[in-house]
Amino acid sequence: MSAFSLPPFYPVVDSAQWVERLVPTGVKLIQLRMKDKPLAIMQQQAAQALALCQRYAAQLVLNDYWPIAITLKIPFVHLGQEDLQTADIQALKHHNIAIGVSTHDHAELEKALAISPDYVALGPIFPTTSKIMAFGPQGIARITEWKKHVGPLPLVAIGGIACEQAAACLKAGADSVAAISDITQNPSPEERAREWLKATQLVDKPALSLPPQQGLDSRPNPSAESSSAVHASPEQSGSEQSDSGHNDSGHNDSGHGDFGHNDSRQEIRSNPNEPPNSPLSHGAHQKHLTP
Ligand SMILES: Cc1ncc(COP(=O)(O)OP(=O)(O)O)c(N)n1
Ligand SMILES: Cc1nc(C(=O)O)sc1CCOP(=O)(O)O
Ligand SMILES: [Mg+2]
Repeated sequence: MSAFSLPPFYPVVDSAQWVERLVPTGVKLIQLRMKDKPLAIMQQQAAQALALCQRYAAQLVLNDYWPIAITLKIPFVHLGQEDLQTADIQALKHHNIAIGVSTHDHAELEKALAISPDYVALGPIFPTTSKIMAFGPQGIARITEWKKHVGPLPLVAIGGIACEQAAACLKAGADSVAAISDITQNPSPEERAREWLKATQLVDKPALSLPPQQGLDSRPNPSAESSSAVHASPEQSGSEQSDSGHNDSGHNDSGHGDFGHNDSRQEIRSNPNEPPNSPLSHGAHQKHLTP
């Protein structure tokens, strides 16, 4: 298991054309999520998206199509729980391809952690119109609960999140916030992406105390590993959003520790053991850089 530092804004789009529109705004992490497309089109779009991301020093994450990631040397994939059943995890790791995994309940989190992923995603935080979900909204408090379980492993929040709610998700313990419709359905997607970048860049994350790990895994408490948070100006912190969803367990943020802040630069490795072509910087002793 590695602990990368993820950029705090993570748009998810369904074409290379969207990548072309968004990466020039400064987006540093972007997912290509195309559904039900012929393999040849998928491969062509993925290659185009990869070239764009390389040009703009952004990380491309390819959803679902892990064999294409191996073929095209895309260094990051996102896998759902169903994908986990068929994906060749060893092959991905052998090719040094980082893996993000979706989770929606504790059983899924356990399955995700079993493959030592590079991030886990929790969703849907709020009701979403972009995907038919078998799970109800998790709510903000669930982010804190997940972070307590995953420790230093990066946590992505996704599902129904608008720019104005991004800071609350980060403060609750998410390391990155993913979104589709708030960007792609906006009348000015590039402008909206810039708003997201500003809203997520310098969020002052409150300290959260992470009690000794129980149950799901036994990773060290990140409060012992991560360093200080950076400070946001008032206009950069979004409004707090209360928990609105159903959860299968109820504990909430109960204290004070520190997740630290994830910067959005690439290739800032602080762990010399991390391979040179690791997709993202290591988070355990990450640096805090001004933009
Ligand atoms: C960042 C992020 N989180 C969750 C998902 C959903 O993945 P999955 O459950 O496999 O569903 P599909 O996206 O494949 O429909 C995601 N893509 N990205
Ligand atoms: C693709 C996806 N996965 C989710 C999960 O919970 O796993 S929610 C989701 C849709 C996210 O889109 P929007 O930002 O428009 O709500
Ligand atoms: Mg999937």
